[in-house]
Amino acid sequence: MTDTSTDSIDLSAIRVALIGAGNMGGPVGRTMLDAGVRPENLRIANSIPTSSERAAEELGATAAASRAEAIEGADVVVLGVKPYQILDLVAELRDDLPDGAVVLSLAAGTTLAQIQDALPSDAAVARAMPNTPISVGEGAVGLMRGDAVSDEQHALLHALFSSAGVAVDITEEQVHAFIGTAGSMPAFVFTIIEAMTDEAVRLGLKRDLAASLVQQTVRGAATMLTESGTHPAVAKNAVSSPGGTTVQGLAALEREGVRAGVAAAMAAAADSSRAMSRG
Ligand SMILES: NC(=O)C1=CN([C@@H]2O[C@H](COP(=O)(O)OP(=O)(O)OC[C@H]3O[C@@H](n4cnc5c(N)ncnc54)[C@H](O)[C@@H]3O)[C@@H](O)[C@H]2O)C=CC1
Ligand SMILES: O=C(O)[C@@H]1CCC=N1
Repeated sequence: MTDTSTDSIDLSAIRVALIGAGNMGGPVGRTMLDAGVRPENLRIANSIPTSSERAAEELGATAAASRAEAIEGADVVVLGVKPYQILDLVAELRDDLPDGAVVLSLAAGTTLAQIQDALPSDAAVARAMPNTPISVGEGAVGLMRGDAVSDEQHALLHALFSSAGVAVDITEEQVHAFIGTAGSMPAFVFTIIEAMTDEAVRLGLKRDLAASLVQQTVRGAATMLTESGTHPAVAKNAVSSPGGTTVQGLAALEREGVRAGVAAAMAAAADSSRAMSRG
């Protein structure tokens, strides 16, 4: 996985079409606006005009009257629809794609080759695997580059995700692990945070205090590891006094199989991505 410098790229004249601005396409649009795309240059087409208008209003972007209008003159065409819809959408857009546009799919489980096969052979196709925390600039994006993507287009894609958090190049083989580790991971973390908050309430704390303590502690623990580079096991030992409260809690955690449960969730997401890619 590699990082790319995007310091010198001016996004103010770049035109982006966002086809499908839902739970993931919406945050992708927002991160591109944050990176410097002008609101009038980010055109949104959802399945129906009222949905396009609502999404455009929420993001502070521009609603297009149709998918064809959205992609007219676009430098980048982002496809934010569900995996089962994407190849039909590509077939629909094929004849109207502007020369020199990059098609950027967000879909899990649809390969570059499948999208490329539905387009002219010289079409530039890329994939991005984002996660929802890009909506607060703390997400992760894995970028996969098709053969026809030029160095300039590749740098442009990195620039568009420069406000997302972390954006790295990955291979299509790595995307399965990336989904387990980043794409699907927010849902696992949200579930664990929900469980911790519910238990804090059962232990007697008011829900708003419970929620803020859990979120502060999860955020603080992650920031500590990031800033210090400390191994998690070393950080864990520093919380654990001999015969104290933490070791009792850790023993219960291991007895309940939390480590195995987390690993199983990540493996299931990765396996599902691999199975989807096989068709
Ligand atoms: N939700 C997530 O955390 C992540 C999702 N993805 C990928 O992002 C893609 C979208 O997923 P979500 O945003 O969760 O789904 P969603 O259902 O929230 O959004 C899909 C959007 O596409 C629109 N749409 C459907 N058909 C359309 C068409 N023919 N033309 C224009 N717009 C159309 C819908 O109106 C909706 O706004 C999927 O392919 C998924 O694999 C990737 C990484 C993370
Ligand atoms: O559940 C899904 O299919 C998408 C892909 C990665 C995260 N959510």
